[in-house]
Amino acid sequence: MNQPHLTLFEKIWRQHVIASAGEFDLLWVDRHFVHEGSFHAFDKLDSSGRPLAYPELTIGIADHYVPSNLARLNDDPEVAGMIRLLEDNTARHQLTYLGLGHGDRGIVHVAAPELGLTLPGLIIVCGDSHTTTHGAFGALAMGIGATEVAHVLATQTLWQRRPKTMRIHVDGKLGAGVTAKDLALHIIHQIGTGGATGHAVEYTGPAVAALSMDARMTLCNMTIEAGARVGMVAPDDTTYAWLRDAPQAPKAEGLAQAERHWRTLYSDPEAHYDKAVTVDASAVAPRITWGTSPEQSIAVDEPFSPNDSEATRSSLDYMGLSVDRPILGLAIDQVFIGSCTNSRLSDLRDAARILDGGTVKVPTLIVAGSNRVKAQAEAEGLAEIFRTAGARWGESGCSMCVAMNGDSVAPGQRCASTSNRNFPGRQGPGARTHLMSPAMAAAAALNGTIVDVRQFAAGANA
Ligand SMILES: CC(C)[C@H](C(=O)O)[C@@H](O)C(=O)O
Ligand code: SF4
Repeated sequence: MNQPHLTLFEKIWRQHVIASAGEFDLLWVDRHFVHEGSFHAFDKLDSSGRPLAYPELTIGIADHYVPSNLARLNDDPEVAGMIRLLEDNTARHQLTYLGLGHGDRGIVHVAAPELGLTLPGLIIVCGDSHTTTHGAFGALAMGIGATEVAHVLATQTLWQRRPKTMRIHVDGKLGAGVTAKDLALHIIHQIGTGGATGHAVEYTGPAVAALSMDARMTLCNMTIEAGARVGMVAPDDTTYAWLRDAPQAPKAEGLAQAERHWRTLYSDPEAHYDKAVTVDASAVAPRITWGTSPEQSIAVDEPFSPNDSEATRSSLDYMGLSVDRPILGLAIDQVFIGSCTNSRLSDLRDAARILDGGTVKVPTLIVAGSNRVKAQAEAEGLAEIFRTAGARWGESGCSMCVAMNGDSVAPGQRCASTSNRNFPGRQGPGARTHLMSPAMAAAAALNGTIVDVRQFAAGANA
């Protein structure tokens, strides 16, 4: 009998189906991450009197509420209380917990991959929409809601409607100074924030194959901003090389055996996707958002002429902008370099290259994605470059990306940010967010205005 032609997504999905009912499948969940926001699910589980089905498959990590200055933890009882709640819930159920002070702690989407907890072919879930990040390893990873978190805790399974499949093929090569963040913003601009809704996205093509693991994570991370709950890249030699150094990934014979399986995880050449889009990497420039949706972005060297619509007008109004005010040269009030999109070592190196020897003109907060990244950044002198430039170097966590830990942007203030969401109030009530890459944010910090990092870097090095 002929084997069907399957996509990467379909292969992994099929390997995890336990039962089916109509459009829904019951899936086995290999790994489950919980953060402070998961307390509703623990409450639900506890009130049902059930134990956790497989406590060894759930890992708790504190990230959203971790203050950037740990010494000030108790300044805000709500922040401290949320972390304590996670600590109590994970302790009561005897789960592995990466809490404050743990060297492996970090934003779940940064810490888990670097520890080797994220592996190709696994189904990974977390009550967090940016779980798409883990798809960079060829895992099928998705964000789930609180009721689903409780279901996974109780059963280690999950009912899901089978999504459609979508391929985003990126041809060509990214230019100098152009990053995965710019590519992600370019794609979201091209297909819209609803462009991938209901689909599991697979990124393919030479420009994707050329990306580092850090860059693939940035790209998959932003997939949710185009509406898809899954974004993945087939594992390849770049993935395997990365996993060889990950402390909790399989080792020795276990690794060889795992790798044999991982090498079967690719989309068959004749596999069918329900939707396909092609993107030209050479047309991507450094991008910045000007509005209150991640699709409202422009290339930094493009004239600002958004279409005249109600959505444009309300975004411009909130952002304190007008069509005749160019984005290039726009004064900013502060800078945030961090978040699960852009706080890995390579992101910090990008920022440090720009900041080295300079002085920031506006308050700048730089937050590593994990304590491992933080330690490495300190060891290789990046933190010193940041401090010397006048930036604040914070404790790892979500921080100003979502402003739950007390780090927020004041009303009306304009922030150049490497995070992923720019809706009204995201970084604090009335805050105005411009999303961009770490290098662009660093260049903005030195200039106090939005600049094209490519010209800026050329000038700085001259
Ligand atoms: C708080 C959490 C549930 C939320 C998410 O689901 O993504 C947050 O991480 C975000 O980025 O908005
Ligand atoms: S860094 Fe931001 S986007 Fe990522 S998980 Fe934390 S709050 Fe969500």
